[in-house]
Amino acid sequence: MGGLAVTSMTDPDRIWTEAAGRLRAEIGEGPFSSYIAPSAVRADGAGQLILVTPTAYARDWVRKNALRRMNELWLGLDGLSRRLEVRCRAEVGSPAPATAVVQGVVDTVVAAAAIPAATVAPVADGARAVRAAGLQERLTFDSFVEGQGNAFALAIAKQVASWADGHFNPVFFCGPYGYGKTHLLNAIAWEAQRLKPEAKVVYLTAERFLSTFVRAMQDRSTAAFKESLRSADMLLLDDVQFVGGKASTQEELLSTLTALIEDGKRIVLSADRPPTALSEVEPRLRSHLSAGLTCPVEPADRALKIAVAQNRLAAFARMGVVQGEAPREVLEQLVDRTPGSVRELEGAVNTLAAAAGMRLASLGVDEAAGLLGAALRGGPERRITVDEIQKTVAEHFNMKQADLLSERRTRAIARPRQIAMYLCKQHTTRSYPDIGRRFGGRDHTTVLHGVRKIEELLPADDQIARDVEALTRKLRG
Ligand SMILES: Nc1ncnc2c1ncn2[C@@H]1O[C@H](COP(=O)(O)OP(=O)(O)OP(=O)(O)O)[C@@H](O)[C@H]1O
Repeated sequence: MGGLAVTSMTDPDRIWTEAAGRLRAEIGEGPFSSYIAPSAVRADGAGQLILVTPTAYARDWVRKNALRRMNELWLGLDGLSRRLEVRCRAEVGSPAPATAVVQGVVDTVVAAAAIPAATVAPVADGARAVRAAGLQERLTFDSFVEGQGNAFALAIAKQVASWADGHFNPVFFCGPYGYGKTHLLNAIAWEAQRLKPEAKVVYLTAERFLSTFVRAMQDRSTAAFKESLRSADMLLLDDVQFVGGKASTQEELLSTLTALIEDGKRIVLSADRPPTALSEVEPRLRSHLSAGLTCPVEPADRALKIAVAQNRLAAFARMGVVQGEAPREVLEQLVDRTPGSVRELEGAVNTLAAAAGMRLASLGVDEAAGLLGAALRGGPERRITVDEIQKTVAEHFNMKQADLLSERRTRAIARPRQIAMYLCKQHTTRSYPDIGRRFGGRDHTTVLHGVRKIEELLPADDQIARDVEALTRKLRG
């Protein structure tokens, strides 16, 4: 650690950076970069600190191998002696916030539909965390970096947040995982609420919409649930792709959206693809979703990634975690050797901050590479491709690459194919449709199914877990 003198801290972000840095030295780079670096600490509505892992598999790994030690480290640093629990993103709502009603302390949505304590709020101290009830404080327009791929989306987001009249409704942000859709929706909610404190701004993920609706049906409190949503002046629904499935919930969402639009209320949505490509969504709902403006959030280019890394390090400097600015070549190396989304990049920046600490400004490229170790992939030429994944998987399972692309559906071929699809989603930025095309022209729903199947099997099936670990090691070189 870069000489951080920490005796008693209370800011979870800082404690996390420090504790994770120490854990990294103990468990080694491989497990650290796979399971700890992509995780984040949040506080739920009751103030309980939760380590949110990207997948159920990572959660189980952390529980089994690192949680006890992490809590020991945490307790040694935390002035408030809190403990960490661990959950995966799917349990708390993806990627961090589950439901937020910006206005008021506990709004009717929370009260009526009994959204559980798992509702995730940003890390903040007690009262503020409850007030924010799910939005992340860090995700504002101020912290959003503008670049070529997101300038249009950002301009539209600001327009929506300003409550300007005469604009498209609904506004639908779409783009691949990890490039800022949730950030934009959070920023809109914060700004819209700031400009109109009396308005009711409701943010929730589609997953949370589903589970809350189902719970409300069981508790016979659907009327209160509907009312709480329909009284919103602005409704922001994140990750709409997860709304597919149950007809009754789609019907409910459709009628909520129709009622709000008819009343001139604002609707903002996000998904990993445009509404027209949401094939699991019922056609009538899909056409409502596409009726306004569809606004792409494109993958970040190099310049944007460098700016995001700079921005995040500046935030760490303000928190006192690092001192000074990282040299340009260090930043460039970090970005060039961290393929993947901005989310992955942030993981690498966190590692750098934790490892470099007060020495950030004087780091050389080689020293930075040494500190980051396995968190950096080998270099731009080491970027993992779909083709490479297919070849590695085929070799591992002693089959031909062509088998993975073929129509054959026997278990001996289908399972490795699903593993390969899962690895493509983990290690490349390809979208589901794109991966489908590269697997013999399959539909994106087949890829989605394959990826979910492996995510589901990983915690339960040791053999698959071993295969995935071995393949990940091979791919990372
Ligand atoms: N342009 C940007 N400026 C600053 N931070 C960004 C930017 N784009 C993405 N990020 C950061 O990257 C991380 C991932 O972004 P976000 O969660 O918004 O992605 P997403 O597109 O909603 O992904 P998902 O589809 O998984 O929900 C967040 O921590 C976010 O703050």
